[in-house]
Amino acid sequence: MELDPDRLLTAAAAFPPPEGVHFAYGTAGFRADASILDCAVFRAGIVAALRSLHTSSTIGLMITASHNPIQDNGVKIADCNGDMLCQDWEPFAESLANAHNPRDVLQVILDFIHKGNFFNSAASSGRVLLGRDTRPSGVRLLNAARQGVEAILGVDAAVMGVLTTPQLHWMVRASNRGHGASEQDYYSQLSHGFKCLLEMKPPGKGLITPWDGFIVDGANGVGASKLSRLQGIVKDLKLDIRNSGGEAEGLLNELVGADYVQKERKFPRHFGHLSELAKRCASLDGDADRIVFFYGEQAEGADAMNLRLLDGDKILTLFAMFIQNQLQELCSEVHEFPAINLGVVQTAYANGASTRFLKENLGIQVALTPTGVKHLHHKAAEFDIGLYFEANGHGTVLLKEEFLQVLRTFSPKSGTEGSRRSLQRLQAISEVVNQGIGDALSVLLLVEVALQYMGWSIQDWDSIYTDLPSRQLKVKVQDRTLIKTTDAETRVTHPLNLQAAIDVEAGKVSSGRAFVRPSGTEDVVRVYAEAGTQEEADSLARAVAIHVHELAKGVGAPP
Ligand SMILES: CC(=O)N[C@H]1[C@@H](OP(=O)(O)O)O[C@H](CO)[C@@H](O)[C@@H]1O
Ligand SMILES: [Mg+2]
Repeated sequence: MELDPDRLLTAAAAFPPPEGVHFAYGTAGFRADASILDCAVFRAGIVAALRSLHTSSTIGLMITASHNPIQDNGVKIADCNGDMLCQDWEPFAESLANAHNPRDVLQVILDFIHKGNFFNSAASSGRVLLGRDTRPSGVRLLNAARQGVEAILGVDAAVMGVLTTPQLHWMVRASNRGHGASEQDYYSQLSHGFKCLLEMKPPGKGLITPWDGFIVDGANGVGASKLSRLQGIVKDLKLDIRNSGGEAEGLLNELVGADYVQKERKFPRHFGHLSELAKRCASLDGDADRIVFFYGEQAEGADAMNLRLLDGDKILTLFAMFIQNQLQELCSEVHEFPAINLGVVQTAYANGASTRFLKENLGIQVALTPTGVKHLHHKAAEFDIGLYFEANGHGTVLLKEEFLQVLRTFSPKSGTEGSRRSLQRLQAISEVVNQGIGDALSVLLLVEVALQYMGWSIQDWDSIYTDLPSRQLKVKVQDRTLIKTTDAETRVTHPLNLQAAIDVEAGKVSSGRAFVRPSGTEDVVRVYAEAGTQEEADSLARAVAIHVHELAKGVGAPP
């Protein structure tokens, strides 16, 4: 590769940094009020371009702030396998975003290049795919990203336009594998896998009551229109899509979307009719990489509905059962089939009841990682089949390339038609799931398939285990980075004495569990508590929040 300093300096001069702002590479890239992001996005374009040269592959850059309000925006980079940017590059991305002027930008790049033997391995040409969600600021920021990419000699910026985040990740992965990588290819692959799975459903299986699809909350974001395109191709999917972002429907993420439903435990807007709420409902987030499911249950003696939430933990459990059933059918009959290592990955936010069910009822190994998809994804990739979900509905299923190869080439000597089918089903699952990152559209399809195979209503699915009551709180402190954690964020090491205080509080309630950690996306310390009753979970969360406030220099009045 060759760096053209003048080209870079001229391009960088058009994107001066905002005064007094420090950008941190958070859980998923840079996020801020859209008005101050141009410079950081331009520079993220440079990072993506260099990453493309370094890996000799196509890289992705997405303009979105996911579930955040419409005035915010952000930028995330998709790496060559379609997953999140390699973590070793995050400090570079952060230094570059915070460089004071064009000369510093050049210097940060030169230092990075020299340190990493970049010149020895880098290609001379590269390509970055650029996508954005529906935020009004997206057009301007995508242009800034394009200019950042093009500031690096030899790298092409391919503007893919409005996409969901997972679609962009999927395209990067497909393109680097030499597969068709257009948006149409994405719909074709998902719908093909879905159709095969439904066709291979064992006879007699299926919902007992007439199946009436899903009512889907599109969060007034990009997911709604993409889902309706998918619906046009997948004929067997009946959807009633609301909050599609039309003028009359409201603002992106305002009182709608997966984050709102999961955190507030409230029905999104335009889900008003009591009779409808008993049906199967789902909610996407603003960039459609998360999904949660829900339905309404008549509250006792009241003319109202309680929201019953089926979060990422329930989706994970459903998928684990479905896949385990396929493996069991296969292995019980085809004895020569190699042993398969199936594992699931959760974070400390996973409801304890889900973890217990997965371990004790299903006998599946459960790994725990820190919060953030980048951590879960890498852990899940260690298994032949690895499933991961955050409680907030972000997750997917990963099938190792070697395992897929076995599925493609294995020819069973024994076994029935059913076990042969299981082989094909596992292949079809790999077409439906997005192996780059969690994808609301593909999760919706796989949930439909799994429910049909189980013959379950949403209520049946909900009843596989009962969530332990939980509570989440936020505490403002002077400097949240002073909170240090260990053991996948389940224990605090600093400030001293805080962990001992949490242990004492957790011991006062039945089945008590609590932990605290600094948020990677907001300036708060998050508190999570779980216990045998809601009152106990609430009181445990509050007691822990008070300790955090006291021992970690809380701001304002104690909680
Ligand atoms: C408790 C919670 O929901 N945390 C979210 C949130 O991270 P924090 O680091 O907790 O702010 O945003 C992340 C990015 O979307 C997501 O991966 C994560 O699960
Ligand atoms: Mg999102």
